[in-house]
Amino acid sequence: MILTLTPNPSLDRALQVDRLAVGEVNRADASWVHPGGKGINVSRVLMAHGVPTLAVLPAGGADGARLVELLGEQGVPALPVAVAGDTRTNLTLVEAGGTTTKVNEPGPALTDDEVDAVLRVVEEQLALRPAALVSAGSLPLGASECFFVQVAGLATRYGVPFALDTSGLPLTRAVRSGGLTLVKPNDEELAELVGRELVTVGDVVEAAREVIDAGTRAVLVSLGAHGALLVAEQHSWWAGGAPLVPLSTVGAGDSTLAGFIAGDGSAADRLRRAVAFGRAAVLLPGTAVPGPHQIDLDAVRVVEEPDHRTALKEL
Ligand SMILES: Nc1ncnc2c1ncn2[C@@H]1O[C@H](COP(=O)(O)OP(=O)(O)OP(=O)(O)O)[C@@H](O)[C@H]1O
Ligand SMILES: O=P(O)(O)OC[C@@]1(O)O[C@H](CO)[C@@H](O)[C@@H]1O
Repeated sequence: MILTLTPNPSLDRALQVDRLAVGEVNRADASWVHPGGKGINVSRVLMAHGVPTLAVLPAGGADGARLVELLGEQGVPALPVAVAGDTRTNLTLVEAGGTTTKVNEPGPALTDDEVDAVLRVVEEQLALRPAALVSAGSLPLGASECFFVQVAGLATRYGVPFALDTSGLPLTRAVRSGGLTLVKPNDEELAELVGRELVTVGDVVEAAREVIDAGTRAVLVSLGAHGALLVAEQHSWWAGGAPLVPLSTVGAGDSTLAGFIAGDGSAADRLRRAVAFGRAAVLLPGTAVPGPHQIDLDAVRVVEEPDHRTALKEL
């Protein structure tokens, strides 16, 4: 079983407009509501592929109840931790052609007791030795920026591999503290982490190796339309395919991470699956997640030890 932790979940509402006119009244052609938040999306993808999972999340207010209800309707096992604040709603505006504009609420502020309650539930589940723990997304107000350092400490205590997908200071703190099995930044998040621009494959590999040297086993860097790079201590791989016209890119990174975690195989096989899952996700509306029949492994090419001089834009 794969345990996921989403500290700041959301109800994801997506509206499709032909062309977004800022400062005008826009009329939507279609709308969707999905249970959201990065760890929850990972659980949703895993479930769609028959991989047992359990999603831990704080939930509060009417939207929190609706989120839990939606997870139930989709058959995604969840352990909500009741909080007093209202779970947030995040809005996505998708234009014809795929341009996506997202507005995320900060979410409710959690009290110290509520943060402790979330960590307690995670620890109880880790004690049952799941195959892995995935924690992803932003932190709610009230949680310390060292929250993921604490989570990594718990995972280490119970010997459970820990994959992290977050950004900003919480990512920096967790990476510096170490004890991570996998980190999944996109190229911008990795650039922010190392404090310099990443232009070539070599730049990304070098940045990822800094992360590895600080105590992470491997780094999976998603590159949007340019695929993804997997960097381990000694080797690196790139995988990608022909660019797609996205219907919604929301959650593509979460599908990528779920694809990587969803099964075994060589590093190259897992990277191919990760990229195929990400590609499938961008062809779906809102935060819809791909099922097995939507995954096209043959459309993905894997290159072992890609040329460090290649510009990311040319991949
Ligand atoms: N335009 C595109 N064409 C083909 N594949 C795409 C495109 N955009 C995204 N992908 C696929 O989705 C994966 C994840 O995309 P991206 O790097 O944008 O994730 P992310 O920034 O973590 O996204 P999010 O945080 O919204 O989940 C890519 O590695 C790639 O496989
Ligand atoms: O605000 P965060 O926690 O960084 O990201 C939240 C979010 O944008 O991430 C998911 C897509 O990856 C969405 O389901 C959700 O709305």
